[in-house]
Amino acid sequence: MESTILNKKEDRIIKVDSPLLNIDQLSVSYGGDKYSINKVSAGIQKNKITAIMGPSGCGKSTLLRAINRMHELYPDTHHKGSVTLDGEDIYKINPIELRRKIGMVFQRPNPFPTMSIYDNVIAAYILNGIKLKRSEKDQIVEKSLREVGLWDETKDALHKRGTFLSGGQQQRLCIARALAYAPEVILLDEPTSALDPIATAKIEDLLVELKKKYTIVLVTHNMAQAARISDYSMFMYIGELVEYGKTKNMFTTPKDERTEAYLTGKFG
Ligand SMILES: Nc1ncnc2c1ncn2[C@@H]1O[C@H](COP(=O)(O)OP(=O)(O)OP(=O)(O)O)[C@@H](O)[C@H]1O
Repeated sequence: MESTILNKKEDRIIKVDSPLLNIDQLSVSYGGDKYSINKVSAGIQKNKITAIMGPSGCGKSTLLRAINRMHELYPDTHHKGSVTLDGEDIYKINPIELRRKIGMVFQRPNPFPTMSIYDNVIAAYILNGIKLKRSEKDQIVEKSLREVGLWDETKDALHKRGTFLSGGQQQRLCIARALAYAPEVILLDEPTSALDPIATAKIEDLLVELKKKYTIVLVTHNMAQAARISDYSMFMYIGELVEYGKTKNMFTTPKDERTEAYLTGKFG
């Protein structure tokens, strides 16, 4: 698509005072000299929902993964630029420790199929060999399931497998699994794209509730969802962060023709 830049980059990318996460000139490659995201700079506000939007393949998931170094799980990746959390360079933090501070929820609800609901919630502790007393485990399981509104539905079935739950309940279980590790940030990669509208609405309400305690970054293909629940939105196009601002402003007065074309459905 032909694009005309309406405003200088500085005018299209909001400056955030004291961001919790600061992404500076971040480029990520899965191998060689082709970069899937290019020189992305953005500050992410604490206790807000920030949505990342853009057409397929524009680098949304890559940007999300680079925030907790999940992209490093693919061979041959490298990056340029930096990301800080509370001023600390995330690339100097042990990745296991980092993922404790920055949890992730994926597109398809993926409870561990052989584990009970109870063990799924504390899976990060089990998998990382962190020993907890029974009472501590009970407390974490109840607190996390209550936070995602799943306690009443599951308290009498904690030792059943997580996969016996509905799709929406499974996704809430996966969010509980992320919360159990007491993160500061939760990254979600299209968490409702496999869910029906009722389950989607429950997750959206939950995210709005959770932002009081956590900072949320959400990749979504669903513009209506970004408009409904996010405070800030990013629009990416072919690896570039084209526009970043308050969601309300971006949806009413986009500053770049490419953002406007995307938001009005001219391409997707
Ligand atoms: N594991 C990988 N190895 C090599 N290239 C990859 C890998 N993952 C993503 N890419 C490439 O990086 C670019 C960005 O992909 P990414 O998945 O981040 O985009 P996206 O906006 O999240 O797409 P979608 O909306 O389709 O999920 C694409 O060109 C993609 O082919």
